Amino acid sequence: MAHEQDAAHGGWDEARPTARLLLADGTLIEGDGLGAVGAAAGELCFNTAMTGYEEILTDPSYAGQIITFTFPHIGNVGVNDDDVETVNMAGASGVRGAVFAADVTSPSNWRATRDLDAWLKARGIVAIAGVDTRALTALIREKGMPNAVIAHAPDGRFDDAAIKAALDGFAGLEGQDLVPLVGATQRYGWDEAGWTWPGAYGARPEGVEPKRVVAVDYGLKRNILRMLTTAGCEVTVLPATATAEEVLALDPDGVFLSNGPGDPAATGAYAVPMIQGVLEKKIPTFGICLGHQMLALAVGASTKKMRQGHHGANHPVKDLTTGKVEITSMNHGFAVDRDSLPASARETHVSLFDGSNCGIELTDRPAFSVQHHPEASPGPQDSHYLFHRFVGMMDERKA
Ligand SMILES: NC(=O)CC[C@H](N)C(=O)O
Repeated sequence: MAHEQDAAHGGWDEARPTARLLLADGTLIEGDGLGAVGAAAGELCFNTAMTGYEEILTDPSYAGQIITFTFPHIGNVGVNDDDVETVNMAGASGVRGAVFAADVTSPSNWRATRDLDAWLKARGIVAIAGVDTRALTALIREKGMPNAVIAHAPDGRFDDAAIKAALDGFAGLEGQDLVPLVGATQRYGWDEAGWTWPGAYGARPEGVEPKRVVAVDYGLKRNILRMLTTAGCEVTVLPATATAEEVLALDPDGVFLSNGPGDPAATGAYAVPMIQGVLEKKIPTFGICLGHQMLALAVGASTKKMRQGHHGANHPVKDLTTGKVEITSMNHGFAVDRDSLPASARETHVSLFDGSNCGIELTDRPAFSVQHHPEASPGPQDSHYLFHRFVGMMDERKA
């Protein structure tokens, strides 16, 4: 985003940057502001996906975070209503801010309905462009994900006290339950009508007796609902605080535990008793990301904070059962500690980047979960088979 002085300076105007990124260690990065005006604090991570910035920016699991995009050209295809991954928060987003290398140019794509700058503004997301994102990513890899403040002042006059207060007021993600910010507040039924686009998922296969699935919403992504529906499920979504009694009252064939933001250990307080109640009844259970971490906590395992986390769409994961490697979509900053897994939980998937746990299945109950995102969006479709595994588990129980 060029500002007026650019022409006079023949390019990048260093005289008055309109955005700042201030890291907790005092590192100050300046650039061109776009999106919402003001200051926002969060944990700074990097995402290496080469496509799907709109899905990433609307993934509720990013609540409390600022995303550095390593792909340099963000915004080229604009934004549209179909690629929004947020189900519950019309007009808002969980993500606090975004960091781009190149300035955002006018969109060029037949699906675009809006340009990224106006869209970021409308969603309250502060962004900075013109940043050396390679150097920033190297810094995060070396030192871990820092707390940071991102600020945008169109006139280049920043309120230093407000920036400092925002940074001081952000305690980091550890110990934070952010599910109430993004999860459903009431029960709703998922209806695929209207959520399809040419060639996409969304319609339940014909002639298939639908499986009744209760999806517990910790910050559910829309494509998970599409994938469940396409696999033959009829989905009822319940808020994260639903009790086992409330879930079981719907007589589900299966229970799905969604992705979501924040520290899993802080969310376990209410999630764990519900999951334990469902497992006791041997209801087929499938969890993704935060849902995976919740299933692990429910059987007595623990989670830990990662240094740089996994955020991208090209993460190799090995399925230990088949030996196959799947390229996956990832977005997590906490991981299940494999050494804490009880004898009743078998590790099924591992990350080939750092060997961290990426999946478990219970040996005494029909339940499994993965750390990566089989629904992708954005990302490769290698892990779609997991939705069919869930349906197969429900079929088996019925038979
Ligand atoms: N995508 C997710 O569900 C993320 C889970 C959790 N908030 C983490 O960062 O590890």
